Amino acid sequence: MKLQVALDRLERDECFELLEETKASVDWIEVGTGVIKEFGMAIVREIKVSYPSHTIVADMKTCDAGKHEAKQAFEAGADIVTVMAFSADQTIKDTLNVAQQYNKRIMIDLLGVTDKKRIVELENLGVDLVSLHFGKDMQQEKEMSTNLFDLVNEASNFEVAVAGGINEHSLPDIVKHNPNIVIVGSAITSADNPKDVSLKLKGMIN
Ligand SMILES: O=C([C@H](O)CO)[C@H](O)[C@H](O)COP(=O)(O)O
Repeated sequence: MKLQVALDRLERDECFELLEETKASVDWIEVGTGVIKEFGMAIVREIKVSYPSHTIVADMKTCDAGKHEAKQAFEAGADIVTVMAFSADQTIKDTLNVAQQYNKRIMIDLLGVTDKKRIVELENLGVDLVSLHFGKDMQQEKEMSTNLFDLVNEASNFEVAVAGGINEHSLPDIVKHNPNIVIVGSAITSADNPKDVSLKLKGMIN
């Protein structure tokens, strides 16, 4: 099980300070959507150059013009690009094709998906990596429920990531579902001591 740190709502220097503190305990580094909107592909490139042995996830949340956006992120050094599950099948196919050309991967973000029909369709399109996602704004009302895992319980071909306000209190229940990747943003990035928190979460995962 891998730990992915999500860099969201941070300034450029804060991203690098945070990564210096957490690099030993995180496996995958997510350049968050807002960070990409602020600093563009330049920060994806910089992070890959600084952390070449980490897997870099560009959280593009692509939903259209998939070919172009996937190329942009892969050219900048991303190893994985996120694409929204509700995108047209053509978008999913195009991004998967680009990923194959670059020998990289697509992670399909299942935010908002409630129907298993879409899961079957995604499998048939050749998707192999998905993220169960309880959104930031949804978290204002309630916490993520582990019922979210029901969506993929019949899809044995997927590698599954999970995200949505995960912290040291919610992690034990999540680990029981054996996801491949646990994505943690604010519990690490807003912590007084991000190094300690990421080490603790990694220890709990292991
Ligand atoms: O993808 C994310 C969200 O949509 C904001 O862009 C976050 O990276 C993801 O939810 C993890 O962050 P936390 O919920 O703060 O753990």
